[in-house]
Amino acid sequence: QGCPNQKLCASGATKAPDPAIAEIGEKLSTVKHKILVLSGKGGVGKSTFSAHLAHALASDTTKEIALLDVDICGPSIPRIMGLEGEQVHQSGSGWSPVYVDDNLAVMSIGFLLSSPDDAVIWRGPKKNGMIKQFLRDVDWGELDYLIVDTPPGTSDEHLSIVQYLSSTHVDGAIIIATPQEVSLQDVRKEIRFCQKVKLPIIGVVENMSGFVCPKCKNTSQIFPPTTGGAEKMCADLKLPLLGKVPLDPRIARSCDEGRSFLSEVPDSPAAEVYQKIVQSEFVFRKTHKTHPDKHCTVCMYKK
Ligand SMILES: Nc1ncnc2c1ncn2[C@@H]1O[C@H](COP(=O)(O)OP(=O)(O)OP(=O)(O)O)[C@@H](O)[C@H]1O
Ligand code: SF4
Repeated sequence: QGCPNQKLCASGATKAPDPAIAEIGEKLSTVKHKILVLSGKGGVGKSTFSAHLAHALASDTTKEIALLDVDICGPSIPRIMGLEGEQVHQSGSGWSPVYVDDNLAVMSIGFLLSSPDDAVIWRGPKKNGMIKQFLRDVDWGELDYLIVDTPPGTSDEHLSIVQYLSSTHVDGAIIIATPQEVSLQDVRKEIRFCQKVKLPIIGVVENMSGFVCPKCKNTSQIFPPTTGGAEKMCADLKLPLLGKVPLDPRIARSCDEGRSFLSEVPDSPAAEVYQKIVQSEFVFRKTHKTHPDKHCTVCMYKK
C-alpha cells in the first residue's frame, strides 16, 4: 500500500495510490457536505466550534449530521458532546458511531480508550491508519453534513485527511483564529496549507473576540487585536470572515459539562453568532450554485 501523503510528501515518493482512497470515496458518496475545521494554534476553540456547528446543524431534525474527531493525541470531542465513557460497537456494516441525538452521530478515538486520561503516543503512520479506519470503516450511513475536527497546525493528520478525501467532494475548511497576532501568524500558515493542497476555504471565525459582560452587556477587548485581527487578515486575503464569537465563560462551562451552549443560553451574543455562521454556510452553498463552472475567487471553490 502506498503512503497516503505521497503527493504532498517532500521525499517525492511515487508509490501506487492507496486503494483505501477509492474505498473512502465510495463510502462517503452518501455524505452530501464535508467540512473540515482547522486552526493554526491549539486551544483557540476549534473543538468547541466544531461541536457547536454540529449542534446548530442538527437543530434541523430533518438533517443527518456527524462529527468526526481526528485529533488522535488530544481528543476533546467526547467530553464536549457529553459522551465520555461511551464505547463504539462493531456491527456487520462497520463501527457504529455514538449518537448524541437521533440525527447527530459522533466518532472519536476517545471512544476506543479505556480511560480519558490514557495517552495516545503514536507516530504518523499509525495515526494515518486510524484516520483511514474512521473514514472507511465507520457506518456513517446517509449524511447531510460530516464535520471533521482536526488537531492544531498542519501535521500528519491534516495531510492524511486531505489525501484520504481526495476522491470525494469536500466543501472546504473553516479556520478558527483568535485576535492576537501570534495566533493569526499561524492562521496564515494554515491558509497557505489549504491553498497548497487545494482545499477550499469556506471562511474564518474569530473566536474569543471580545468579552460581552453578562451583567452590563459592555464589550471589553481581552485580547486587543494589535494588527487588525481576523477582520483585516480576511480583507487582505479576500477570505470571508464568518463571524466573531465573543468570550463567554458559560461556553467553557457548558463544554466541560458536555452540554450544548446553544440550547443552554440561546439568546446570548455568542449563540447568536454561531447561528449566523451556520446560516452563512448556507449562503456559501448558494454562491456555488450560481457559478459552478468557474473558480470562485472568494471561497476558492474550483470545479
Ligand atoms: N468563545 C469562548 N468563550 C469562552 N471559552 C471558550 C470559548 N471558545 C473556547 N473556549 C474554551 O477554551 C478552551 C479551549 O477550547 P477548545 O478545546 O475548543 O480548543 P481547541 O482549539 O480545539 O484546542 P486543541 O485543538 O488544542 O485541543 C475550552 O475550555 C473551551 O471551553
Ligand atoms: S463589564 Fe466589568 S465592570 Fe462592568 S459589570 Fe461587567 S464585570 Fe462588572
